[in-house]
Amino acid sequence: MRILVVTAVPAEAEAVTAGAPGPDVIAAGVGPAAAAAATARELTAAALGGRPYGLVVSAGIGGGFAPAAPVGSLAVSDAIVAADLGAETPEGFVPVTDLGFGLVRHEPPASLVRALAAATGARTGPVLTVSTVTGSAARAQELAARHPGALIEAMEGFGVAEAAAAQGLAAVEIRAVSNPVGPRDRSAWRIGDALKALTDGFGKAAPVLESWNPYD
Ligand SMILES: O=C(O)c1cccc(C(=O)CC[C@H]2O[C@@H](n3cnc4c(=O)[nH]cnc43)[C@H](O)[C@@H]2O)c1
Repeated sequence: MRILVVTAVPAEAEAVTAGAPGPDVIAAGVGPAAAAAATARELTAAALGGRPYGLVVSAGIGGGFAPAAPVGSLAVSDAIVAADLGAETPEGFVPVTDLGFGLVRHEPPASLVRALAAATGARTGPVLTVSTVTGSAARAQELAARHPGALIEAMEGFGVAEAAAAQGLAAVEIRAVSNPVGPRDRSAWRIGDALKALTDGFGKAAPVLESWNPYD
């Protein structure tokens, strides 16, 4: 089965390939729209070429919610959530689904999530997709309260999962934590550590991804 891994930037793509040379890996750009567009393009081209993909992985670095996801740790999504897709109202944030539109959540196959966590030692939990990086404690608390158990905040997963779902494919997100979610502090970023954790994680995840059977 062919696997497509979608990262945002080339450094993440190189970190994934260093650990797992098998899957095809692309750097789609930052944000959910770029991620969705590039994922849809790759999946469609592969299907039209008669070599369709069977599984899509959103991968990269991300912010970790404390204390569950410390810097340098790895997380596997049990849900991929569009955390800011909705409307602000006097009563607070309302997701688009409550307004009668679309989706705000994709759930990867539970057996795949379990197997990836067992192989890599990663934590599992919701991974949030946002269009604005959190920069305050208040915003971090608001997101954590709205999404109990949230581990990670990043910017691409929901776009990747939407494109995969449009072609009937499962998607899962694998993120290594580069910074805490909270007040902006560029000195707290540990991008090198996170990219290394991503390489190590994909080294262990590769056999699980490559042997996964969507029909099991
Ligand atoms: O300028 C800042 O304060 C800032 C803080 C964290 C990340 C950024 C980025 O622009 C990186 C976006 C890029 O990296 C992923 N990422 C990494 N950490 C986070 C985060 O805490 N929240 C959201 N996204 C994050 C993201 O998936 C993008 O690909 C700037």
